Amino acid sequence: MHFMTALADAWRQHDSLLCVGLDPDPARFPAHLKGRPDAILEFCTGIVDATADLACCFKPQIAYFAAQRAEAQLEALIDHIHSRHPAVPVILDAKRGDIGSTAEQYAIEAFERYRADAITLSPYMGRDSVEPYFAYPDKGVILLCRTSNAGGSDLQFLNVAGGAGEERLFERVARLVAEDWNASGNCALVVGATFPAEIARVRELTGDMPLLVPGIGAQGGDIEATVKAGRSAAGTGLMISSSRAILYASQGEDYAEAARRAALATRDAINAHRQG
Ligand SMILES: O=c1ccn([C@@H]2O[C@H](COP(=O)(O)O)[C@@H](O)[C@H]2O)c(=O)[nH]1
Repeated sequence: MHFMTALADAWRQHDSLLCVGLDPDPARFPAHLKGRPDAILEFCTGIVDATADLACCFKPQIAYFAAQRAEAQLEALIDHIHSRHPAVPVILDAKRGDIGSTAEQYAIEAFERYRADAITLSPYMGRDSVEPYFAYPDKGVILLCRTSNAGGSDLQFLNVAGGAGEERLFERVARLVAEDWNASGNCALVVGATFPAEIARVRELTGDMPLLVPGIGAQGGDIEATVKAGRSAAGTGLMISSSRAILYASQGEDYAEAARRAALATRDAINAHRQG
């Protein structure tokens, strides 16, 4: 199934714009999991099973698995999501970006090895660096636009218009993706919840294109401002991502139940502002 269709189905079926981020940090695991060779898989499947019906997508961040030599556990986790929770698409947060020949290998890694439904990419090496991912017509391609970190402004806020005009780099990225790269309708953009004014600007430039929005929860982004700035005309259009605030809601044996409570509260806080 096409990523955009799966996402639209999950928005509707689960009445949710919440993306549950999977950033497993063994130092924060409950004591009963510490030291187990399969701790990352066990921890993450616990979170996934407790939150799947509340989520529109899952977003494993590859660095947390690779740093622990746990790529096999990432493969097993994504297999688990596809077999137990087939209605919830998986975004591999990898932020890749390289020349075409190398990008072909990254695309194989994401879509054939890990079987992700979508991947995050940096747009800064240009169209030919993204094309190998478009060879997988059902997969989602999610490009960094206005990231949630303060340092994102160093480059993303540069005026790239030339002359007397004004166009900031993140606006150029949004326009380029919406008007050119998205010919097959499989693109989305990353815009941080920490910058609601920029979410609104990106929404203005991109019509109903889905936006992946990290930065609520641990990074302090405001849910109401985020939803009001980014919702589409239909009250969807967003994958609002939270990782640490859900994963580590409790560090005890009840971590999965606590994650469910946090996910439910977040989903409902988002839903309170979807229409209006
Ligand atoms: O601009 C960006 C792009 C990606 N991220 C990723 O999202 C999560 C955020 O985790 P929290 O614990 O909810 O803060 C993490 O995987 C980042 O790599 C981002 O934060 N900002």
